[in-house]
Amino acid sequence: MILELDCGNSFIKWRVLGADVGRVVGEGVVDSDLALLESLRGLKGLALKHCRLVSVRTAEETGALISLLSEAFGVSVVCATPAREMSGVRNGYEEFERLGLDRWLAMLGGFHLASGACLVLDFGTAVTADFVARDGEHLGGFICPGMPLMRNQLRTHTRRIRYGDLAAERALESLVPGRTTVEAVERGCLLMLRGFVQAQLELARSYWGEDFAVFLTGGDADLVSEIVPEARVVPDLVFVGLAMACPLS
Ligand SMILES: Nc1ncnc2c1ncn2[C@@H]1O[C@H](COP(=O)(O)OP(=O)(O)O)[C@@H](O)[C@H]1O
Ligand SMILES: CC(C)(COP(=O)(O)O)[C@@H](O)C(=O)NCCC(=O)O
Ligand SMILES: [K+]
Repeated sequence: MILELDCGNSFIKWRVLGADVGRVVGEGVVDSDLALLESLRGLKGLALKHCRLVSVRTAEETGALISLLSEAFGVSVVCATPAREMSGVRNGYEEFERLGLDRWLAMLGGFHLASGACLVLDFGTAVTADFVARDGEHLGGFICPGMPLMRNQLRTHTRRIRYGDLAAERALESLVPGRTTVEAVERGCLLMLRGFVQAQLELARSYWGEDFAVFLTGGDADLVSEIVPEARVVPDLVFVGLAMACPLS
């Protein structure tokens, strides 16, 4: 069995692939290393042989997780590392090693699935957009705060914006102007997110006309999917790229 991990700034996304290639035998989203161990220990018949991982966390945090995993399950862990070029995609950053590895893997996955130009949008703690041309050239991208960061900035830098998670979820059932604080904030932030998406689509059209694929991934992808009906929502896009960057055996 193969354990795959995507360590983002807020959550660790994990899944276990069965011995017969590709079948997912368990998956989840956890907010700490210990919660990950607990989830894995709860899997019946777990027999990990390999582990591959991508992390945008510090080397210390990632190292600590790797130690925990090797102690708990005796697996050796392979980490995705930066590359100038891979699977036909050329990293467009001036310093390629500075591009977030989650972005890089999502691009590898997207370009592979599209076999052509693609716009990859990832909605996590931060929101990222990356442009990959038909020839695999990464043109660069954009980073802005995601929903968790936008709402937390408002909560922490104002004195009267306070509300709970349940109210936040309910507030997004409609997008008419808010009549409560929670509605006004949640809807305002979502409209900012959607505005960002529209801007990316316009840019992609200016480069490629209609000849490109759009991929949506990350925990908040569903918040924008309805405004991009042509997009493919691929929650495991980073894992698609991870398998390409870290083939086993
Ligand atoms: N099952 C889920 N577990 C955790 N967060 C989720 C889930 N579904 C959606 N989300 C939302 O996804 C966002 C985090 O996305 P994610 O891609 O995990 O971020 P990151 O990679 O930065 O850790 C949060 O705003 C959270 O509310
Ligand atoms: C942009 C990110 C913070 C996104 O992380 P996430 O929201 O997925 O946790 C991450 O890809 C990162 O730390 N990148 C390094 C900076 C860069 O890509 O330029
Ligand atoms: K991520």
